[in-house]
Amino acid sequence: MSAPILSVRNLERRYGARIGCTGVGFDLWPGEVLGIVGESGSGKSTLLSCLAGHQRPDAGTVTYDGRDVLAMAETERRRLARTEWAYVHQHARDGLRMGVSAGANVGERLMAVGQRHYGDIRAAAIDWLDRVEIAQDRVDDRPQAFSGGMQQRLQIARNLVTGPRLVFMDEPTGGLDVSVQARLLDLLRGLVRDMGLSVVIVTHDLAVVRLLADRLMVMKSGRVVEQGLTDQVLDDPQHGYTQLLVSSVLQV
Ligand SMILES: Nc1ncnc2c1ncn2[C@@H]1O[C@H](COP(=O)(O)OP(=O)(O)OP(=O)(O)O)[C@@H](O)[C@H]1O
Repeated sequence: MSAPILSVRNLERRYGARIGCTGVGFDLWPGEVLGIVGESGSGKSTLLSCLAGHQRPDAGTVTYDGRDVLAMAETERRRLARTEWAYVHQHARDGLRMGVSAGANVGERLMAVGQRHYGDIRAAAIDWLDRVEIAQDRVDDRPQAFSGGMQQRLQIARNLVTGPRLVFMDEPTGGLDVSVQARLLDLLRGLVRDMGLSVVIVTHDLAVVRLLADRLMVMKSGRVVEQGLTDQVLDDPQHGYTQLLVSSVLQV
């Protein structure tokens, strides 16, 4: 029996008197995708940034692979972020270096984990561009020259090239055209499956979690109101708020 890769208990983050999130708890198992949904302001981004160590929670515990993340030295957390974790931002420019080429964006992550052979790094970068459906002859172009969908695919390549175990995704398809979203989702689904990734994905889009997430957590006003298997929660929502979320999508 394997152990959870990520365990969260009673997590709370406040902004003064305002609740960012509170009382959040879940286990993420290896190879599992957990979707976090809720309306704007429900605490999804706050929770994700606390999990990834971008913000410090006021209470609770986060355990990664048996290790207490909140008790770690900053250098150790940064090492994990570089080697075993990945973070896909909603806006690709937050996760890319816009001033360097596509190849360098992917390759420098390999250098950060100790790879030194230029030829191998360039070959791996080209291979990853191919995997995210970016033509190889764009390897020396900067991300500015890419469309929004291409930038997002490049950000995904940059994040996955090192073979992380745990991936945080914040609205990875947000702000893209519907057809671009569909293609990106398809790509993500394939990569998650092929690489056996453990993923925490935040979105307000139920179609995204329907396609990607094994389990779902529904948040409202900083609290988890319902969690369970994705199909179960979406097909037979128990909480009034989840029923409202699901029915509002069906009406569109
Ligand atoms: N830096 C901040 N300072 C003060 N309050 C904040 C800050 N960030 C978030 N909040 C508050 O915390 C609550 C949760 O916000 P959060 O951004 O986590 O929600 P969200 O579900 O991610 O929303 P969205 O989908 O719009 O990003 C909200 O009431 C929000 O106003």
